Amino acid sequence: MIDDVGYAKLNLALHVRRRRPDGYHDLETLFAFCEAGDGLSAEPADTLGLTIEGPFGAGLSAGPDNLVLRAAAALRAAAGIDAGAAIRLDKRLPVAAGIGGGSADAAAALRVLARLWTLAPDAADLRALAAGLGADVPACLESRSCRGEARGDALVPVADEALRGTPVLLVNPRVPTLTGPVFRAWDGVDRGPLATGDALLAIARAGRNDLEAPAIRLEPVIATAVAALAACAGVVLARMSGSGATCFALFESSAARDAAAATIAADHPGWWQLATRLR
Ligand SMILES: C[C@](O)(CO)[C@H](O)COP(=O)(O)OP(=O)(O)OC[C@H]1O[C@@H](n2ccc(N)nc2=O)[C@H](O)[C@@H]1O
Ligand SMILES: Nc1ncnc2c1ncn2[C@@H]1O[C@H](COP(=O)(O)OP(=O)(O)OP(=O)(O)O)[C@@H](O)[C@H]1O
Repeated sequence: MIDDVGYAKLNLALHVRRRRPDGYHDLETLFAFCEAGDGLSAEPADTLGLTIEGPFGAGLSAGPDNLVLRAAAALRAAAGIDAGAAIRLDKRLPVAAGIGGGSADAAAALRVLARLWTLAPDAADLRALAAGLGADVPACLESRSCRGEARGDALVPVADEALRGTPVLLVNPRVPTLTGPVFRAWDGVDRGPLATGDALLAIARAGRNDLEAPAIRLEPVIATAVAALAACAGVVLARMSGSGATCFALFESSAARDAAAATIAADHPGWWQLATRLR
């Protein structure tokens, strides 16, 4: 059996620059990834099949529309093979939550199945396959901090040592937000580029998530979640990720993160939360 993790993705900053003729938007984003995520494993089998379990597995289709099976089909087609696999997805991340979810699962499926089927795809070919599955999938394939430009799929490597191991808390007020409608609610105002350079935390802190305001217009509770995180002691950065509704905070220490987690759990017992670190 081969297993891997669909690591939770964060957008430490996300600047939306312009709407494109193809319906997408040009972005400048700083991606980071958490140590935790969805579990994904595969064993040899005659046909391709997907079993879903885990706290967020209920209600998620295990049919050909699932991004795991779309990734498997794309990899098989590109390799010109008809191999099978019994794939198991342990869905631990909320769905439609701005933290990769399906994109992280698709990327993990590409990594796992390339190993199971002993394919040695060219890295560029795998990245192109990933981009065809979704704008976030190439970044999730790397699952390392990087800058994303164009649709978010043109990746620029960054020196991420300073971020690695940073304690992080994710909270989701349990409202699903769909990415397309949040982009469509963006006001069209270009608020300027994301800074460049190696001081990633300073760049993130000086940046913004331009999807936060439109997501809050659609789901006002997101403002409560960002404010609850920002009010905690030891917070370095508190913001919404992606198109929401998950919000995250980076902390000075794991003790500060754990204290924040306890406070938020007491104040908002219905919210999902995850205490982890950046990888
Ligand atoms: C918001 C982010 O999560 C930030 O990392 C991503 O940009 C979204 O990535 P994703 O979920 O992989 O997005 P896709 O599945 O490719 O696109 C879903 C929908 O989001 C909108 N979309 C996505 C990415 C982008 N750069 N511009 C867009 O306008 C489009 O309406 C698209 O139809
Ligand atoms: N394996 C999967 N996990 C989660 N969602 C999936 C999966 N496969 C297909 N989907 C569909 O993809 C949609 C988006 O879910 P996902 O969790 O990827 O969103 P997201 O967290 O907003 O992602 P992103 O941060 O990349 O925008 C959902 O409506 C869901 O039905």
